[in-house]
Amino acid sequence: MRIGQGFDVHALERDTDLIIGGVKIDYEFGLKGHSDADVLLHAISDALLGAVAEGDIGKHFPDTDPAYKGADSAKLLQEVYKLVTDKGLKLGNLDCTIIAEKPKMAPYIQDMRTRISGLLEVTIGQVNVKATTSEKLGFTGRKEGIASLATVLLIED
Ligand SMILES: Nc1ccn([C@@H]2O[C@H](COP(=O)(O)O)[C@@H](O)[C@H]2O)c(=O)n1
Ligand SMILES: C[C@@]1(CO)OP(=O)(O)OP(=O)(O)OC[C@H]1O
Repeated sequence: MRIGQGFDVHALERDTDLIIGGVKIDYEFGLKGHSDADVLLHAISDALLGAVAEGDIGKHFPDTDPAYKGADSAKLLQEVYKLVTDKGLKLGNLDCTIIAEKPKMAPYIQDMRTRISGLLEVTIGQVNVKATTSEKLGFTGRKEGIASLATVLLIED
């Protein structure tokens, strides 16, 4: 059994798609990044890599590599999960939190759980996604960016 945690932050900018948890969210701002900047899938990827002592996504997919310009973070997550399954492990369960003042994530949470569980080939009951504001405090509270946290438990396959 292995445990891992991940944390990621991306800045908000105008005229960019907002993609979180592999789901496109209707909002006037999106997240800035080298990839599609899916802050939740990045935190989950880092948690999985942490659980198998494989560093972080920056090590596997450097943001200096043009190959990852505009990359689909869903594909990066699947590559990361292959490292996990190649070691004879699989996801036991995943819990994560999105920290965003706006927009409201609640209408998208079920779609995110469906998408993430599909990418990791587990049941929706193994994937929990939560959202919170930071009560208008800090960079998330000022709507300068969005953060995500993830914790995974891996079990023997
Ligand atoms: N971006 C967000 C933030 C929060 N929620 C939901 O609202 C509830 C209350 O949030 P507080 O930060 O005021 O505690 C929270 O539990 C979430 O269900 C959301 O959907 N999107
Ligand atoms: C995902 C990668 C891919 O180049 O780029 P970004 O979208 O900038 O995301 P970040 O979480 O800052 O770092 C990881 C990068 O490797």
